[in-house]
Amino acid sequence: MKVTFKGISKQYKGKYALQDFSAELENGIYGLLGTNGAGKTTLINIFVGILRSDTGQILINDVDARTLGIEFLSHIGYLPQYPQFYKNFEVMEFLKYMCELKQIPKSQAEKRVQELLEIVNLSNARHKKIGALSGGMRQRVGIAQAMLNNPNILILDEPTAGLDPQERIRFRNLITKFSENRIVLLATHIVSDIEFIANQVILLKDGRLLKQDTPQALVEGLKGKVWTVTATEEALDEKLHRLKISNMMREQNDIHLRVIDDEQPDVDAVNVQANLEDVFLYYFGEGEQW
Ligand SMILES: Nc1ncnc2c1ncn2[C@@H]1O[C@H](COP(=O)(O)OP(=O)(O)OP(=O)(O)O)[C@@H](O)[C@H]1O
Repeated sequence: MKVTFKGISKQYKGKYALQDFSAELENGIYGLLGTNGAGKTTLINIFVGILRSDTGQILINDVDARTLGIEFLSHIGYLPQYPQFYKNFEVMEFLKYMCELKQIPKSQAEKRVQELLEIVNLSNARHKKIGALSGGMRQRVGIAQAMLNNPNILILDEPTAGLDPQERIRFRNLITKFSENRIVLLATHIVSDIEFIANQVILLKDGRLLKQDTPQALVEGLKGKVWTVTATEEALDEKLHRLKISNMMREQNDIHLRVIDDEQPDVDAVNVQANLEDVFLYYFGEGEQW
């Protein structure tokens, strides 16, 4: 499976929400990473056909998505940023209803729903009302409905918002499980959602593609730019104003600062191994105010 975005732009009132976005996706997990307002949802909404782009083209296996008509939808599974569920539906009832909307034949629907309930570990909750589920369980219903038609492209918009750490881990594992032989596009502003599961990261800033690369290569690109600096309480204010700081840890009278800087920020600054959080701060963290 291959998806090609070619020069996609979208403006609202003369301001670009997305500008000349081009990228190529093959099977694997793609983390679409950007701050709030970067254009992630705009890109996804254009992709799934909720929005029309002003310019550009999306190709599915080199064929213009617009010429595919209804066939296009058979390729797509989609979990929106704010999924609206019918709260009075029971889990299984809801999934069966979604099968009907997706025109999955009745003869297959029952089996498919059972299978997915098993995979997302909701078999025991199949007769629970959706309104009575925890956030994590509801997101699992969301991903199950997105997988009903066995799509080869799975699109998830901020899927872990509101989940607790354990639910996040479960959800990430589920995504990895579903990523075999598929394209998964996962939009988020939370680095840990994708740090260890994404094969590629797409950095989106102010509607523009900044970089597309593997997490390892992005981290490697920051080699020599991440430092630890130790400060006393008295020296802290000056450093907070001068430096781009990704973390602070107090240890007795010392405060250890993790600093992102192209140059050695202080004479006693020591280089440390970068991580994807540092990459995020390096590209998106300008103008931090302390
Ligand atoms: N319907 C709209 N009308 C006007 N401006 C819009 C509209 N939708 C989005 N925008 C603007 O387009 C830009 C990109 O928004 P978008 O929702 O795609 O960002 P995002 O990366 O998904 O952010 P978030 O994580 O906050 O949803 C923002 O500046 C936003 O204010």
